[in-house]
Amino acid sequence: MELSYQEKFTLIKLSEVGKTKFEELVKRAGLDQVAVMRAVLGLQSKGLAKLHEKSERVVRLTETGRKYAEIGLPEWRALAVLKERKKVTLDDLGDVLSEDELKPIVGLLRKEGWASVRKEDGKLVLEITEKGLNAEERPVDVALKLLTEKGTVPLGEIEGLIPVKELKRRKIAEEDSVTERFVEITPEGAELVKGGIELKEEVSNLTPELIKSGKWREVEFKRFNISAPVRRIYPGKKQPYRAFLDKIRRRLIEMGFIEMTVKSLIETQFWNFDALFQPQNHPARDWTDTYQLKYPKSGHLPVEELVASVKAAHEHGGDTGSRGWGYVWSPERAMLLMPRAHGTALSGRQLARGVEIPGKYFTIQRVFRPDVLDRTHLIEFNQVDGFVVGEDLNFRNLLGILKRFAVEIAGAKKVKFLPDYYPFTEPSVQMSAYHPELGWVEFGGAGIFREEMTKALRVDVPVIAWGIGIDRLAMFKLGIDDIRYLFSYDLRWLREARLVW
Ligand SMILES: N[C@@H](Cc1ccccc1)C(=O)O
Repeated sequence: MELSYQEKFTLIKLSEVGKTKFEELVKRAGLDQVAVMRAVLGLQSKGLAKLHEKSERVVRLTETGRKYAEIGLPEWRALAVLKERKKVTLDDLGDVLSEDELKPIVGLLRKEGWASVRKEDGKLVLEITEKGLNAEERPVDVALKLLTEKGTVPLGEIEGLIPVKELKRRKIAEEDSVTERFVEITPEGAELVKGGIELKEEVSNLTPELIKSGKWREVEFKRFNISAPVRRIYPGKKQPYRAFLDKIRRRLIEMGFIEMTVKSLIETQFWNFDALFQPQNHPARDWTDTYQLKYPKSGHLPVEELVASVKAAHEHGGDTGSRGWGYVWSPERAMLLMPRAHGTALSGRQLARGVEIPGKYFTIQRVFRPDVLDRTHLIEFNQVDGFVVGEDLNFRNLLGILKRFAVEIAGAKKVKFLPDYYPFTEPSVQMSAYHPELGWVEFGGAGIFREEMTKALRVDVPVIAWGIGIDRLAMFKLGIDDIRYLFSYDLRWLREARLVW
């Protein structure tokens, strides 16, 4: 039979007395109460000891009782005055008795036969009797003394002196019940101790000293009870949405994508729109509403050569064979600053800077667009944008990659593509994924960048590109149906949100 060190120790201590109050055993063992209780329960489950509980009716001294014990019962205080003056009025007793005590005092003294009562000039007068002069200790005095000494006394013991209801009526004491615990060794337990128990200190930490000295060979290691219930602990961890984004970044890097980064959240219209062949006169630059910066209003344009080729593409198609948009392109307009409205701005920057061919690029960007907040819309959200560039890429490759993203990264079960329009892609698609509660949720756009865009940025091979509203996919993965929850302070959610992957 496996016994812990404390169980063995407690059993040995218990065997010295056989049966004892639990508190006594605690004292004997010199351990703390919780440890002894755990040991006793352990011993009990192994049939080596028994824990009994006995409830007992007791009488307990009240606050009033304690006061009487100190200053004397009212009848004794009154008698002291009577002894001194022989004859007193009720007013005379006011010095030694409270108002509450004064009311019943006449009855009390009379009942004891300690005083006689008369009316003189319409006033009550008390006169001490023979019995009063020789007054002796009564049962109530004995009971009070006993209670004062012990605090609580078994009901039976008090009843042997005086009916408890008497004490209760005088508010000296009250009834209560207490539970006493006894521990008793069983014959099996006694047997085991007789046979000899080897008491080895248990070690719960393996230290370098134990290893070096070789002492680990001698000591006993404490066993862990891995099924014991424990308190829940909440270790620090990444905010769930942050963790999700970090995982996506890792996935993409593992897939061979190069990350495009930029420090600022602010962009010139040139990179947000113009470099992507989005015409300046386009109403509201239609596919999305955007914010504008009030101060500073304008930023800088890139090198002249690049500006010139973008301008040419807009005005007459440059050398692409396209006729362009056919208007006069304004550099001032292109310099205006705005909070970045889509991650695609970074794709444009990267193409202009130069890319590996074949190559794969991505970025995770915070973007800003006016919208009405609801469970699927935020005005500030995150996009994963990316593109793949290579000689023989086609539209099918694009759809394949997108589907893989939605299914693998976001855990969407079903994905569908619909034709769409973006000024910078041709053809263009829109992607939706199926959410069990929200139904079909649009999560991004994609397409093949138009030559008017890529050629102006001096890339002469096909570029397939996409922009994904990653927050919406995060909803799928984290199992939430309100996008605002991604940024919630709700501690319960933060603690218990699903771990992704
Ligand atoms: N930038 C587009 C998505 C997109 C990216 C790349 C190509 C096509 C579309 C948007 O934010 O909605």
